[in-house]
Amino acid sequence: MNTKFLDLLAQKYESEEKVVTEIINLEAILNLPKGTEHFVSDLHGEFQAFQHVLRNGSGKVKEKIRDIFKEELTEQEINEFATLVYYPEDKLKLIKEGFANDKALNEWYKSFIEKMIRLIPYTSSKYTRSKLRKALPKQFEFIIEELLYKTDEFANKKRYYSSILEHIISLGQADKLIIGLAYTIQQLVVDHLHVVGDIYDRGPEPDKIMDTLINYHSTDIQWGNHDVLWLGAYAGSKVCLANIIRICARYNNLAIIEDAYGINLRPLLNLAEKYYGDNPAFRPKLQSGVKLSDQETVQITKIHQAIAMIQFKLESPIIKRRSFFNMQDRLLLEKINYEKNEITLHDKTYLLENTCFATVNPDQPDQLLEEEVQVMDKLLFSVQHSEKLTRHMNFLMKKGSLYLKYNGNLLIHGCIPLDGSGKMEKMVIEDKPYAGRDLLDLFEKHLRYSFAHPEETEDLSTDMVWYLWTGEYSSLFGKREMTTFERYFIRDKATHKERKNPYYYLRENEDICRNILSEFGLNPDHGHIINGHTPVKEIEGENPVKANGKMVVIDGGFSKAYQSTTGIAGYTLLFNSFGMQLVAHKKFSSKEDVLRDGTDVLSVKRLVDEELERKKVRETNVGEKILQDISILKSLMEYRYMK
Ligand SMILES: O=P(O)(O)OC[C@H]1O[C@](O)(COP(=O)(O)O)[C@@H](O)[C@@H]1O
Ligand SMILES: [Mn+2]
Repeated sequence: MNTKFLDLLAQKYESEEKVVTEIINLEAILNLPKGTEHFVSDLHGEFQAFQHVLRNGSGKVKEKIRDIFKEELTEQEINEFATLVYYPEDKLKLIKEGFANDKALNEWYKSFIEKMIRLIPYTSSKYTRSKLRKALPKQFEFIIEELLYKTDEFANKKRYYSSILEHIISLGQADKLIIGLAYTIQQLVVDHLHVVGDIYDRGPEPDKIMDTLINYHSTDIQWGNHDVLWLGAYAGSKVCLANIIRICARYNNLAIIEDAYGINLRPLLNLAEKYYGDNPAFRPKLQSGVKLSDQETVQITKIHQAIAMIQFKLESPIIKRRSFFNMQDRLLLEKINYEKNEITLHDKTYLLENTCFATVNPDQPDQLLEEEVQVMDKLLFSVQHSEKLTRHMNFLMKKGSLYLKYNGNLLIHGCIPLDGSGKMEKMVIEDKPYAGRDLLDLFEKHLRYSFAHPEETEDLSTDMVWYLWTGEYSSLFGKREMTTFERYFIRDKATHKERKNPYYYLRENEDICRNILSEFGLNPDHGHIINGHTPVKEIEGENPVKANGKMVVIDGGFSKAYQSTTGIAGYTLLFNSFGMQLVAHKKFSSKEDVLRDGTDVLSVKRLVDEELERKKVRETNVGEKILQDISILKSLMEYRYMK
């Protein structure tokens, strides 16, 4: 090994004892059971439902409480305890209201803090002391450690411990301590979170999800098609930008653009007011219980049309300059007969309804009006200069990737494009064919390039980001074409259908899944593919576990807009040292309901896979890295101290 490198390392481990201690410490970690991985996907802006799943660890928090306290507490008390761990600030307020005097409250504090302290060793039994210390609330670290490691065999310290607790209470610190311990427990129960794509679009609060992920102790993201659309917009793709605004208008979420990210929509609104009126095809979809005034509805309807028409115009030059995208069929504005208000698609002519072509010049339908050009320039400027969006997009890039190999599994939002016979589909990009892993790696390279060069708006990489949103060989879209135009303007539902890539039926087949795992260099005997993207229709009896357990689809739809077709509110997956468990979540009503009733909205667990032997850190990604570290430290030991 390079001696310069070892000399440098020796500055950190400057004595023999330090090297030895670190090697022993790392060896010990390798033999601990692996931590719990938590998989979620398709959050679609549903922050409330997401944070609930995160706080309850898909049921793990309550399970741990039950394990320890089932003999002492009733089910009702266990529920209360769990709710306190999920939402400590709110629940404490409610509990305190129920006490008649301070004495009773102080008794409760004492006994409850003791219970929390009892729970911690159990939830941290898989971790080293140092990892536990990192999870403790900083201001109480010393005190909690004293309480955790108390050994009062000789009863000498009994008074000491109870005096610590009494002081915490009398000094008015009990609430803070309980809140700190609650977050410690949440953190200990789940070691690592995977978000298998689609944080953005359809729901109201993707920005809050991003803030939560940024503050989360350990996470990675596999980009979904909607996330890539936002990344594309930020990276300079105007067509991606038009799309995100169109989707926000369609789902009545323009507040995300304006209020959350501070992007000024006034220029777009002015344009919309000038050219568009009310139009039933463009009215916003509202979540149940939401009401808008007529004036608001019309205003959003106008913006929706303005931005949709800009989007359709912007698609056309990209399709023309990238003939290998093979999207000539999507040059729809050119296929319209503007006099008759008709369009001919695949030799069939359809009447167009609810049209809004006031800004379209039939001789040059993809030409933007000067006003439209200016609106898009201003919007792009605002997007790229939003401080909050910059923070969120940088995080999405830093923690994200198109696919991830993690502890033997392949995590991917959409699909691996396949042909009907199960072979990896080839896409020819600039005269070179790519398929499978190579294709995905190339997509990711373009996305990263585009993101690094936000000033380039029409280069290949930026166009490729849009392709990832909508192209037939995109691993994120997974359909042959996106029929947005048809859904707005053509009544015949047959034209709305988006044909799925054969992957979506072939993934039921074990050999296909094994083949994909091998393509990505994973062991097909042990690995699984974890997918999001397509809602699993539990209502129709669809099983999220496919291909003899090799494939797990965890999109059950956090997205409220899809819950009536799925019948549930999402799947999540847990993977701990004993194996994998799938959790189905029932519809999440509100945090207030949970606080009041203490009941959780998750249900059945299905065992996906059971480890014959408890899986250790040694067999994980982290373990691999630790083994490398140990080998380097051993080299240092030989080079420096064993001569
Ligand atoms: O009905 P909406 O919300 O406009 O969205 C429909 C579009 O969203 C997509 O389903 C993609 O979004 P998902 O990743 O959430 O499935 C497209 O296939 C489709 O054209
Ligand atoms: Mn998706």
